[in-house]
Amino acid sequence: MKKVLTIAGSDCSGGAGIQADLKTFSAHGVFGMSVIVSVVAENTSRVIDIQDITPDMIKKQIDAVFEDIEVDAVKIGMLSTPACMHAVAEKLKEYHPANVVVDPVMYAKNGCPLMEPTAVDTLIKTIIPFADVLTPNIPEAEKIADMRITSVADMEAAAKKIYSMGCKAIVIKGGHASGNAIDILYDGKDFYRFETSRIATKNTHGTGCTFSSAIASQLAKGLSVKDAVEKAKDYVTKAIEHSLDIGKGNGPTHHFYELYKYGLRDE
Ligand SMILES: Nc1ncnc2c1ncn2[C@@H]1O[C@H](COP(=O)(O)OP(=O)(O)O)[C@@H](O)[C@H]1O
Ligand SMILES: Cc1ncc(COP(=O)(O)OP(=O)(O)O)c(N)n1
Repeated sequence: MKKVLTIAGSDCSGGAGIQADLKTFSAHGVFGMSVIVSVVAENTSRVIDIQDITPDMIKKQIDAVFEDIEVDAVKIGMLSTPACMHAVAEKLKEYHPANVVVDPVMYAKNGCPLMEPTAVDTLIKTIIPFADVLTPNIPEAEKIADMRITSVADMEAAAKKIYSMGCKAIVIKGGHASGNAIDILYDGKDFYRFETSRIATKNTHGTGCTFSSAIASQLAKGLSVKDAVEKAKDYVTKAIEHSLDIGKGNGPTHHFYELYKYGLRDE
């Protein structure tokens, strides 16, 4: 069985962060492991507080996984401070894992910040160069590329700019635009476009975590970046189509909708 590690924050309400990542890994039939970087008291409506794990403890968790288990892919999510980023970067340098997918989480869907605004420079210098695939949404790409994005042409220009910062491929996600949900992949050579109709739902908590973890799972299984992104786009689209009306705000994506068919789950 392929083994995939998430290094990210914990969402106690279960829709995003580590919890969404592990659900996505299970749905893909890979063995999920987790290094918790921050504990976030959040739900479908708001972020109440964030407690970062110490850099020393982040590094010890990463050591515990890598000294014992062969890791086929790593997904990196919320890294709230430069100290967290330096801790993770030090260990990526030491273990140089294959198939690193970085979701540069900056805000929750409800607008609450999950990364210190001044940490963007550190993210660019210490984490982005390790990314085999970087998956910013539009507001995150705007911050990293330091430009406004209002069209697909802008997404492509931003992708080129961010690619030059050292990642091997970049997907800019179109969840925050209007019209069809268009994601752009750039691998330094070619652009690819992945497009679906926009699903009319408020229940999109955890879409970015789901998408990046699906890419990591597919890379672990040996797919090319283009094929992994294509399959991840299909997966997240179905997970949004079947999203759950849980909580008072943006409900979560659904990872086990297939199981209804076999009577393994009730709803
Ligand atoms: N309403 C929607 N309908 C269809 N696809 C969506 C919708 N919202 C987001 N997506 C897709 O979900 C994935 C995650 O995108 P996005 O929501 O922008 O990420 P994030 O959660 O990081 O803000 C992308 O593939 C995007 O196109
Ligand atoms: C702990 C934690 N990590 C990441 C997020 C953001 O998740 P994402 O899938 O990018 O988007 P939303 O869930 O905010 O829609 C989070 N909220 N919490």
